[in-house]
Amino acid sequence: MDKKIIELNEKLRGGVIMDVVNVEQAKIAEEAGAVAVMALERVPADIRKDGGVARMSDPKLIEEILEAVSIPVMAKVRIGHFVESQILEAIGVDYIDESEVLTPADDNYHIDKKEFETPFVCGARNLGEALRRIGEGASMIRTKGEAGTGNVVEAVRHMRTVMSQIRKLENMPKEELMTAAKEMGAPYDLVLYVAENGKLPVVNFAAGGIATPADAALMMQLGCDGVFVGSGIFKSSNPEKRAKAIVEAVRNYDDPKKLVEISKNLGETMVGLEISEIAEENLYAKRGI
Ligand SMILES: O=C(CO)[C@H](O)[C@H](O)COP(=O)(O)O
Repeated sequence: MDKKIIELNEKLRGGVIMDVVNVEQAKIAEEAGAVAVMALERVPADIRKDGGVARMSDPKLIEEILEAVSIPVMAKVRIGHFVESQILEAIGVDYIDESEVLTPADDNYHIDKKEFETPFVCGARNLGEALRRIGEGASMIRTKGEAGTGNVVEAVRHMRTVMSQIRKLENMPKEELMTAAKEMGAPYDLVLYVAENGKLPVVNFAAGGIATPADAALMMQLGCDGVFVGSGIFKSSNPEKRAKAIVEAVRNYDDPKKLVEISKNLGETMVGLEISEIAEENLYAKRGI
């Protein structure tokens, strides 16, 4: 991986990346201590509520956000939409998210991310999916969770799945790794890397449904390198306060006494959704596997 991308990933490690839909939210995120912002047209809870096709944001809005904040700016493209990616690269964003939260543009193929100089982040529910995305050139993985639900259960499921699959590979005799790669649908060289190093070759953030400081700390204790939060902040009653609290919770994720203070008086948490109440075709995590 390019040295500049490795340095950027190290700056992001241990931090919170916040979804924002306008300059005002981007400033709230920066002020709260976010390590980066993710520009998108609507937060996932609104995409879920409004329906319709969700696309890359208006380039003008992304340029305004780039102007307004000094932290890295990421922006989302639809799965397989390499032209939206060309546009984001031309704008000069710091990271491109090929995201299942937007409506997929291609049912079968992800973007060939190696064609781009801008680094990509992609979602994954399990290790095979993560290694396929890295094989295509992703520089960062985020476990998908179920975005826009305010329900952390899928984020937990996906992080536990990835971590336990990593542990399994670490303990596997070398002669079994090719079959493991075949079964996971993952490139053998990346399976070998995980078996030898006990981790992914890129940073792995948690995303989708994180709504409270405790949720963020939970994901950190489960082994992620940082978190993405969108709806959980901007669909709560006090985004400024909650954004700061989630940043503090990630910094102090293993200190329950500090988490007590951090979690107090934050106002109303976003109303969450039971995953079983969502129709199968509306589950974002199932897109682009
Ligand atoms: O793909 C993403 C990362 O930017 C999502 O927007 C993220 O998962 C946010 O989800 P939520 O709104 O549930 O916090």
